[in-house]
Amino acid sequence: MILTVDIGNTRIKGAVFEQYTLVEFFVFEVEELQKKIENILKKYPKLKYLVVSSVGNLEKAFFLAFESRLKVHFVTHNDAFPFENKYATPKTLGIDRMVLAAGATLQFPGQNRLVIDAGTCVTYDCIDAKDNYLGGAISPGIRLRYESLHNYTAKLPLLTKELPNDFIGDSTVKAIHSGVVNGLVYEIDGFIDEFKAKYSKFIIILTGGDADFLAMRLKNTIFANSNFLLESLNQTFQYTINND
Ligand SMILES: Nc1ncnc2c1ncn2[C@@H]1O[C@H](COP(=O)(O)OP(=O)(O)O)[C@@H](O)[C@H]1O
Ligand SMILES: CC(C)(COP(=O)(O)O)[C@@H](O)C(=O)NCCC(=O)O
Ligand SMILES: [K+]
Repeated sequence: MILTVDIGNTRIKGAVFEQYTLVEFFVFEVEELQKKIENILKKYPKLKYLVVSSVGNLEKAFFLAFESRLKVHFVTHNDAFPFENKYATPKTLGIDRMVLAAGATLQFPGQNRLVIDAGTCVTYDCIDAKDNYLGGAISPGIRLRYESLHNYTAKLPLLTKELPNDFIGDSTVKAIHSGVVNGLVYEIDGFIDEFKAKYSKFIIILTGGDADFLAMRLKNTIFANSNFLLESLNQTFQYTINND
């Protein structure tokens, strides 16, 4: 059994896997992370590995405390990945994006893949059918867009996300919801259209905290799976130990 932990810039997520099956999913607050992991280790005595991917503020040292109980693996750029990395600055590529790309490569062989992760940031990652990681794009996520409008203006209120019922917002509140949500939907559909025009056999995966919220609004058909990063972390780790 494997416990995977994904430290993003907004939330820390985790999941227990038995082989390729997700057994239980968790969301952690930083302050309770230590205690909660201890409880998970007690609940699942069969856990043999703790696998961590982090683009957030928690470093490897935090997890070393668990090494007396199980093997701890902190994913780094030096791990074995199943794709050829063509990013011009491979060492600055986010570990989460590498794990997503690895998951897409392993799960959808022989296809052109576009992975969209709607989290703190929205990241776009392209892996071609020959398993070359090409790069993609980074833009602000939904919450970041709402917060920026509020933080960098005098008059705009801070709103929580809401699906707009029209692209024409006839009030400040509706105009903000339309700008943030429709704006992001148009952006994502635009990237997908470009990708589809360039490649024939392809798969598009949408994940992240806003995946389900956005999926119903997209005009393109995509594969929405909010657990794709944790599943990819599990899969990539299986790949790493088999290729060591
Ligand atoms: N409980 C929650 N707390 C914060 N953000 C949430 C929550 N549920 C959904 N979200 C949405 O998820 C996004 C963050 O996604 P997430 O995948 O957790 O980010 P990250 O992986 O960067 O930490 C935010 O834009 C927000 O709209
Ligand atoms: C782009 C990101 C901030 C996304 O983080 P997230 O939204 O998943 O919290 C992260 O992947 C990162 O720090 N990347 C480094 C820059 C790069 O990927 O080129
Ligand atoms: K992201």
